[in-house]
Amino acid sequence: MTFTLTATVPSRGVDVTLDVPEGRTLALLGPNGAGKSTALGLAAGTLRPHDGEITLDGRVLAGARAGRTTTWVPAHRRQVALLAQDPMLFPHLTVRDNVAFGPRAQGRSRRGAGTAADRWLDAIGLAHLAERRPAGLSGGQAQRVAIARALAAAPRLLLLDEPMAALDVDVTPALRQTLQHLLDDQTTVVATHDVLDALLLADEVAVVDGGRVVERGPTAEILSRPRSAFAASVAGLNLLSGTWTGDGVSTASGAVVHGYASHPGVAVGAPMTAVFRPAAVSLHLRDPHGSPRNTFRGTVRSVEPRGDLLRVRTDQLAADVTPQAVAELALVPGRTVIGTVKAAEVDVYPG
Ligand SMILES: Nc1ncnc2c1ncn2[C@@H]1O[C@H](COP(=O)(O)OP(=O)(O)OP(=O)(O)O)[C@@H](O)[C@H]1O
Repeated sequence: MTFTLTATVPSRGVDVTLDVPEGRTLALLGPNGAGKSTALGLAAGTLRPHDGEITLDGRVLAGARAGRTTTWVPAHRRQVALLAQDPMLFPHLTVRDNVAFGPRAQGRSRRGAGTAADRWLDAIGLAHLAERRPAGLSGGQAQRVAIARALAAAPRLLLLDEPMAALDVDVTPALRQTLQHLLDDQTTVVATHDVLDALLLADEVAVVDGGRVVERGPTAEILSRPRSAFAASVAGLNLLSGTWTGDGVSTASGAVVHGYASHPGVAVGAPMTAVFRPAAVSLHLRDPHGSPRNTFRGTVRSVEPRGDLLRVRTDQLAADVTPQAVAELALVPGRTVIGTVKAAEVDVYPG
């Protein structure tokens, strides 16, 4: 086991146990205030446990008993990188020098660090912005550079705190898929309240609620058979499997779903899955002609309350819509309805 954490922070009502095997990604999935950032702070060394022990590759990073610290490795000696929502790039350095910062700090020559930075900028698709300063980047670009900067320092453990939270919905699928590639062999913990992050980035999920891990297991298992209230409330994504046509996923029902797929070299005919959330679906009685959206004609099967919204299930998908929309469209079981979803809201991934 590469990373283990057992810690309490009574002042925050947090008492968590986590472990991540080498090269794997664990998602901490939970609502606001659940304790996810606290767990990351404990791992990064910005917060001390009251009780417990934190280890990385068998080395104790922090230990405490009844409020007394027994072992403490400071943050900069942990080989742990924490990436927060705010990319916090150095404003006076170019993009390349930001990324080269970690290797330089570790003693690499200027040239060696620059070469490493160029490799990472290539991996995140921003080699052409190497000479820019952070003020000239979009939010999504800045977040990519922050990821490259974190990885260039070759951390033993990468911690991501809500990596998509501050970004526009239009850029999150692209960033998520970049992360998917980059995290392949990287031991990572990603804190998120977004089930798509868990589904697409993580091998395993720990559902955190009220400062405790309430559920833990392989991502697919947790999301298909959720036992905790939070996992159940966020599960239920639309997953449409089919084959890759070159610009969309062709499903068994004959629909072609367009979405964001950055996987290079996917062969036409390869199995692919399109994922989108019920809240991204709008329902109509007539085809909204001329709109660049995916459309799905179906029959309403059920209508159930879902918080302030209603979840309408058709034979093809689930949509979360307002009670007013359900009333206006007179959505009752048996009615034919057209669901639409923007391609920008659809993630497409292999499998
Ligand atoms: N700096 C702080 N000082 C004291 N209490 C804090 C501090 N930060 C968070 N808390 C409290 O600790 C608990 C856990 O918060 P934490 O930020 O870890 O949750 P989270 O799951 O990361 O939530 P979010 O998604 O909103 O960031 C909450 O009750 C919160 O109010």
